[in-house]
Amino acid sequence: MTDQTIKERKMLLQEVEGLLSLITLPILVVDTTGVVIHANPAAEHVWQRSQVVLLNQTLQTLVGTPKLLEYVKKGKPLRDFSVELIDGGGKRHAYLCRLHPLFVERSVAGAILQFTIQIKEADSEKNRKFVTRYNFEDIRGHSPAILALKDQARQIARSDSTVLIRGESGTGKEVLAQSIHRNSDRKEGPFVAINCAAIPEALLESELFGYEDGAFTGAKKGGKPGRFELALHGTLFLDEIGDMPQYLQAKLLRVLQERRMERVGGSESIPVDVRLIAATHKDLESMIVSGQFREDLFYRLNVIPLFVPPLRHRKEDLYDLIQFYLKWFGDRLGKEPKRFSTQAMKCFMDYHWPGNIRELENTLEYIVNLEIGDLVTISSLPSTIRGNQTTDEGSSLPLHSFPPTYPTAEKRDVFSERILEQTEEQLIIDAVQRYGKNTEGKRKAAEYLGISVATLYRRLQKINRKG
Ligand SMILES: Nc1ncnc2c1ncn2[C@@H]1O[C@H](COP(=O)(O)OP(=O)(O)OP(=O)(O)O)[C@@H](O)[C@H]1O
Repeated sequence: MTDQTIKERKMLLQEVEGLLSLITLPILVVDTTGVVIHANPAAEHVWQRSQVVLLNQTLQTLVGTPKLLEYVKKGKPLRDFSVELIDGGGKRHAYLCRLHPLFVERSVAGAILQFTIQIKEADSEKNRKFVTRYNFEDIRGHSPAILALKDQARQIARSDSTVLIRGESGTGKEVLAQSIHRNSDRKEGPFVAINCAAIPEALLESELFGYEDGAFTGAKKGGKPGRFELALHGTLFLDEIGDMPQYLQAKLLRVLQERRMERVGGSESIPVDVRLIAATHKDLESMIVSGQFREDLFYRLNVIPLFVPPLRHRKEDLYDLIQFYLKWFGDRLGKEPKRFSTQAMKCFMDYHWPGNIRELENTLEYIVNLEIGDLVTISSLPSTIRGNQTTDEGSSLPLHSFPPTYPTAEKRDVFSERILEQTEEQLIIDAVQRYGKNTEGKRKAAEYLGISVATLYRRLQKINRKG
């Protein structure tokens, strides 16, 4: 390739990346086997997986509609084809898919898939079933802190008092809130969640309290109930309460005092029959001092305070959590069971986990996707977690490592099966160099890699054939 061609190619790749990131609908680009080679930020959101995790996944794991892959293989264009997307938690969502086939020299090379949510799901606010996914059994860990928290939460679950859950992001505050609801007398009622930080300030009021017909320009005919009304006889989970604007803090306080509310633009007083659980990772006490959070609202919310400790303060739970997520992702991705090398485990123990369980979950999903063999070694950990450790068990040989961070556009273009294959080869070559080429050396290398001796011989033969 000439310098000019390389330059043009880089430019083209950047254009494609840029275009994909501007599109707010989820888009995947797949090859003919259904392996994802590009995913845009909107896809990250829908599948609840980072782009680096989405790459190399197959359509079969992301879309529960096998026919779609057949159409990809055939290069058949589609419009409004009904599919089911499977999100990070295994939940299915009805979407419509548009397929644009890609051809290279008249052969099918893959497809661009664009997904739009089906109207019935998008407009399901009125009849959506607000169900929960979690119960106390899903809160894993046996550390004294987590056992005490579960005990405390079980005890207060049946009362109707307001709960304020504090804890860093990703520690499991929503999991705890759902578990409390599931064990309350309101368990047959809905569990309605709203994230105060995720909804634009201008919409938050009408989302919470609903609005009447003609309340503002663009308001839906007939009005719309808010989350307080949708949560009738159930639980309302106000996530990121620390991000609620001041004027709404005042309105919420009034609603909690009077147990009644009005829709925006309405005058009818509606009784509020919900149990409120609020959560935040913010330091509300400091926000009160600086005048950003109302002290009177704080006391109304803080009737039952619960605190979810960060993962770094309960590292004894890591083992349980790792086992659980390795099995969970292994089963879902059809991968063999994996175990950690001592050094890889040590890295996990030493790491401070700022993103808590969410970060741990994403890291393990990444590892299960990419790890070769059944042994997770340091070389397969993202660099942030690997820290200063470079190799396992005191080895000084440089082992190939996976891209630790989101690969650049250029890298992503080739971040495919081929890269995995090359990585595997590199690992095998390094291990054999390290332990020796004799029979005993190969046995040790196989053990180190977590594969059988027979597999090692087969792979070595293949590498030798390639020359
Ligand atoms: N104890 C636990 N055992 C197993 N998984 C957990 C546990 N706690 C949390 N999780 C998982 O961690 C992820 C984050 O949990 P959750 O959304 O409840 O955190 P959060 O504290 O509400 O986060 P945020 O403050 O960012 O909203 C979820 O995918 C959940 O399944």
